[in-house]
Amino acid sequence: MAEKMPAIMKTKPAYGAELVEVDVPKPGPGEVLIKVLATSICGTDLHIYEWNEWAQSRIKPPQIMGHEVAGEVVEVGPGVDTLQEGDYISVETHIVCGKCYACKHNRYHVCQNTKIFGVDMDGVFAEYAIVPAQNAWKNPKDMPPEYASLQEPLGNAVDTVLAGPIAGRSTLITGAGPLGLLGIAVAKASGAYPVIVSEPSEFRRELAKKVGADYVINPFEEDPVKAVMDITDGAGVEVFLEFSGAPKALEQGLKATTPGGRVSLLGLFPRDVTLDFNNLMIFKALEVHGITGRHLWETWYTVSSLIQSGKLNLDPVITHKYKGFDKFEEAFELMRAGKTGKVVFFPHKG
Ligand SMILES: NC(=O)C1=CN([C@@H]2O[C@H](COP(=O)(O)OP(=O)(O)OC[C@H]3O[C@@H](n4cnc5c(N)ncnc54)[C@H](O)[C@@H]3O)[C@@H](O)[C@H]2O)C=CC1
Ligand SMILES: CC(=O)[C@H](N)C(=O)O
Ligand SMILES: [Zn+2]
Ligand SMILES: [Zn+2]
Repeated sequence: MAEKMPAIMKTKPAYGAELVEVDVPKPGPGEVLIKVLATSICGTDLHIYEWNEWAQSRIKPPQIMGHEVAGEVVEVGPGVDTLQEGDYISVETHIVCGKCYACKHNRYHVCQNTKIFGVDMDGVFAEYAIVPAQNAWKNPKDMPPEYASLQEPLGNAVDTVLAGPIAGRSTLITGAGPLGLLGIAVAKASGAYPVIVSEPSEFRRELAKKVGADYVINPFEEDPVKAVMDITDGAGVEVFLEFSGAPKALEQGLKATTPGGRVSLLGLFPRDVTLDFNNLMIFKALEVHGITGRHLWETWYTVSSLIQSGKLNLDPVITHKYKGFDKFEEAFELMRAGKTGKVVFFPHKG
């Protein structure tokens, strides 16, 4: 194995990142070294690349970026007995404490001391990476690495879509970014019908249709609430899944939800949101779920089974694949322009 490797690093507290040569790391106690087979860009990586306010408050350069990954264990650190060389793994990004009130109530996804892999420490945009053994998820050998790398964001989509009954239910999804597209795939694989998608980007509406959306709406050209009422004969949808983080989408989605329906909120809003809670939520007796992270570890079992079922239409979601990291700036700029679904790097060119 080489002594040095290329890595995409946030080298400075400023816009962008650099492709640098760094030492291949050694695993410490409780860690393993993986050969990275595939790694995908998350919206959070884009925030770090753009160096927005959240990133400035959280990231300590210099740091290797990336946290969505599939890789092969090539070296096991001291004290690790759950993994061995050759294991094919992906990584849960939330490193939880196991000691806080939330963890003691099996609510690991909201651990109050969560550290995030690839956010609070070096990540996986490299040929090799160090992974905490406690956060490794073992993959079936025949799972394509690009699918295996998507399991972490698929976990967000699964927890959003499957927070309540979905089979046969009319469903509205607002936002067809990478996560919303994964949400469409999970909803269709789980029997939702019709799946109605509201998304202003024509490129992403087309992707939404390819993934399986039954109807797509441009909320900047037509009233999505009226469109949903027309489709549902005036009833509204049983399930509203918010994947955009746009305050207007939230309000429209609540208006389009049938009284007594279910709402799952994953999108993160840029600022506080003012809402007519009485009429849009309380008098409609809506069931509302805040979604974050993934339930550990049941969501990983659900995601892996859904992928292995062959019912998840993931190929249209993966719009860009790159061998090596040479064109990483192109990848980030395309993603920034909203001209991608999921972007996957295969670090090893051989
Ligand atoms: N709660 C959690 O644990 C997590 C939440 N997130 C959040 O989930 C959301 C989705 O993530 P990505 O797909 O990566 O984000 P993204 O920003 O790529 O996609 C959001 C989509 O919403 C669309 N949109 C904007 N205004 C809209 C409107 N009025 N109506 C309908 N669609 C509208 C945009 O065109 C875009 O395609 C983001 O807000 C992200 O911050 C991401 C990861 C974890
Ligand atoms: C911070 C992240 O982007 C991560 N995907 C998560 O689920 O928390
Ligand atoms: Zn992420
Ligand atoms: Zn905890």
